[in-house]
Amino acid sequence: MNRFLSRSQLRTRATQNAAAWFSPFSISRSVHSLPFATVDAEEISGSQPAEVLNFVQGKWKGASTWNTLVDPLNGEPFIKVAEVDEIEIQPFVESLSKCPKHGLHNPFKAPERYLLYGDISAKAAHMLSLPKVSDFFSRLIQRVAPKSYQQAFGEVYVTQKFLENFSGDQVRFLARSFGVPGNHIGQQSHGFRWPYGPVAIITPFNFPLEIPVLQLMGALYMGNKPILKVDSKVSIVMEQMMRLLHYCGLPVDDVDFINSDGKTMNKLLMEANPRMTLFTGSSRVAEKLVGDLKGRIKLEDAGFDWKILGPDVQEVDYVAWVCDQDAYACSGQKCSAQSILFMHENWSSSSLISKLKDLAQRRKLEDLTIGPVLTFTTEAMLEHKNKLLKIPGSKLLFGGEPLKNHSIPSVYGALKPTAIYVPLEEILKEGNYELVTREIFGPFQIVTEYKKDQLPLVLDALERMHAHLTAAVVSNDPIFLQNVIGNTVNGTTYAGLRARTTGAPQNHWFGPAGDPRGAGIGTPEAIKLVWSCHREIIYDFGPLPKKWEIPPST
Ligand SMILES: N[C@@H](CCC=O)C(=O)O
Repeated sequence: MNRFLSRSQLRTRATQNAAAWFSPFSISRSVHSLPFATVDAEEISGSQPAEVLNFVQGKWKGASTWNTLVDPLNGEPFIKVAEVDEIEIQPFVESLSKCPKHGLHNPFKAPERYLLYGDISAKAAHMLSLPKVSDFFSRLIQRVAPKSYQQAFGEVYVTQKFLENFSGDQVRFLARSFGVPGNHIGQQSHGFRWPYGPVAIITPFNFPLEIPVLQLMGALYMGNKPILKVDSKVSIVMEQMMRLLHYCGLPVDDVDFINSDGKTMNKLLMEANPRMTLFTGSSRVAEKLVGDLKGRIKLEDAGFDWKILGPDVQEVDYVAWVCDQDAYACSGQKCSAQSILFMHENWSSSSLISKLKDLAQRRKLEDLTIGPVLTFTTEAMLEHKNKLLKIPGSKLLFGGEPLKNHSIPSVYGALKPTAIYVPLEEILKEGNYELVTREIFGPFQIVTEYKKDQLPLVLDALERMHAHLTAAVVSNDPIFLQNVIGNTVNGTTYAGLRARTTGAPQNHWFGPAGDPRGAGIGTPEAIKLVWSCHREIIYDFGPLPKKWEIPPST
């Protein structure tokens, strides 16, 4: 996530770009008063709780139930989310059902909306480039999904760049068609990108802004009408972003926004019958939805993401730093986080692990370079550690203890950055494989070593994994890279000395491979694949050949 630029460099660049590109758009009012926002990120507290609403049929709405969220840093109730229950879903069902299968726009219907979305994107990108606005979203993200300022700002920056990418004519270019000459005069086939119409987007807690905005805008660009549900723990961020998008011209009937529990959302999906649902989240929920929605779904689910260090040892400081970022930034709560490190034996004799340990130990709660884990308790992570340490030859490399001196509520986890060594031969054993490759969505990684003739065993371990999201092959040896890349499938794979598993910006396709249901996020290809289908129109005007006669039956 733009870890390679400092926050001030990023800000300076963003501001320069904005100034150069968008000077005619009025900025002064928004800089000083954030005309779209209804909360102040810094002031949300037990005594001044924020409220999160739903948006349906063009209006903000409450609900009969308020779900109170506790501040992940001190346990104080600080946000109230209006959660729609099962008897309140009707307006959402109606709203979605109003959208026909051919969508709100398509190449033959309301094409001016492609330009409209180019304009909305340009304005929203500009807003996010304003330091006051980007700071507002970065701080708001930090309040609900505690991560360092730079990591939170990275989300805002990726979102801004994505919106810039789809400014001007770029939305209509997404719907570019092609033609192929036919068999006779007057015949030509044309391929078009067609929307699905009513669609649903369900997104998780870990990227409260980046994932929902990129998917939501992609859905809209291609002509769909989405209902968006973000994990209630963090939905305040997207609630405020919806307000920003309305301020930038998003038509109020184009998107509905709902807060609810999973059961209610499931009922809504069954009744409203969206033509496509994009789900980003756990494999368990993903598999259930695949059945319920009869396969009309695309998934960006879990990843037990791996990194292999090849035989060529170089730039140990740099590689250790990337390993620390990949495994522990955002407290390991990225779907791209490094879950296992396969080290060639040449690296074992280097200072890599001791450097990695030093870097991991620099992380501190004060600046949120380590922080609360929102889906695993401390006990659950310690229990997992203890099970792993029962495997013969395994050992704790560092961490493995609860964080100290904090007020993180016990419903959440608080663990020091942890690495556990497990011998490769043990990982591969039937009884251990599942345990070792269980994804812990926290600051937790497995480290192992392979000897120079053991690469096939590593490849076997990778082949047996069930999710294939990100991967890194750290080597500048082309034969080694070829071998590993040619024998694996991960959708977003970084290759070369600087390879990483996390930090995909908007210009890298991000998504799993090896699964026909796999979704992507960020790039034009991802948008087209996820949010549109192919429609072929075959023009066949004639004229008929002179003296045509009815042929015999066939
Ligand atoms: N850009 C983020 C992932 C966003 C998920 O869809 C990363 O690379 O970790």
